[in-house]
Amino acid sequence: MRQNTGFILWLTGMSGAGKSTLSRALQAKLDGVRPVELLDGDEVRTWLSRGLGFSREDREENVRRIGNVALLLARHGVGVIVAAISPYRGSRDEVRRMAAAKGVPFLEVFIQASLDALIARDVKGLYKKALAGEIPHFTGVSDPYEAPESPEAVVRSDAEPVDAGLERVLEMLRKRELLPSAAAA
Ligand SMILES: Nc1ncnc2c1ncn2[C@@H]1O[C@H](COP(=O)(O)OS(=O)(=O)O)[C@@H](OP(=O)(O)O)[C@H]1O
Ligand SMILES: Nc1ncnc2c1ncn2[C@@H]1O[C@H](COP(=O)(O)OP(=O)(O)O)[C@@H](O)[C@H]1O
Repeated sequence: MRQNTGFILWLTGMSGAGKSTLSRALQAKLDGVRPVELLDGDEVRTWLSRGLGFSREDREENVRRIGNVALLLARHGVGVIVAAISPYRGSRDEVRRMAAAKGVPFLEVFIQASLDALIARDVKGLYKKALAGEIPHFTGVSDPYEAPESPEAVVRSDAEPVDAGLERVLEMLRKRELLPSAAAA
């Protein structure tokens, strides 16, 4: 197993799609099995990206900062899970290129759910506000989300239970020998 190989597992998707839920479940599975760290957009915005807003420029800067920290960690053998909307394909591809240049595996996971499902779910009540015009530039409502064109994995959080998506991502890591085959079953 390439247990000394770090990687970046990049979860992208709209607000409420299930990035945090899946990333925490993944972290729990990997913890104690291999070095792992989680960078969640919501949380990163309280320190590394404090002060950044949601303009295209600020989102791109946020993704660039997260990507750089993820790469630093991954180069030292950490399996880094990123959970960030990261709505622009170009920004995600930029991190992918940076990772490739350093020989770090970059695995993009699209956490997909229909806008209708997200509005019905509305975990944080943000869609209600965004639809009422109270949150400008809200992803999927009044701001773009560019879906990945060829992600390494897709999780349909509106059509499959958390455990199914979790297992698919774990299996992808096992196949790439980034997780031992017996672990995290
Ligand atoms: N305008 C707008 N659009 C989208 N999301 C918004 C917005 N304003 C605040 N929020 C909250 O910020 C969280 C997303 O932060 P990210 O750092 O992941 O966003 S980004 O990658 O820079 O686009 C996001 O968290 P998640 O719901 O966990 O995705 C929201 O809670
Ligand atoms: N298959 C699934 N994968 C992930 N989350 C799911 C799934 N099905 C339902 N959910 C629910 O959707 C919500 C997603 O919220 P969250 O993980 O905070 O999303 P995000 O981090 O993308 O904003 C949670 O309440 C979670 O329980």
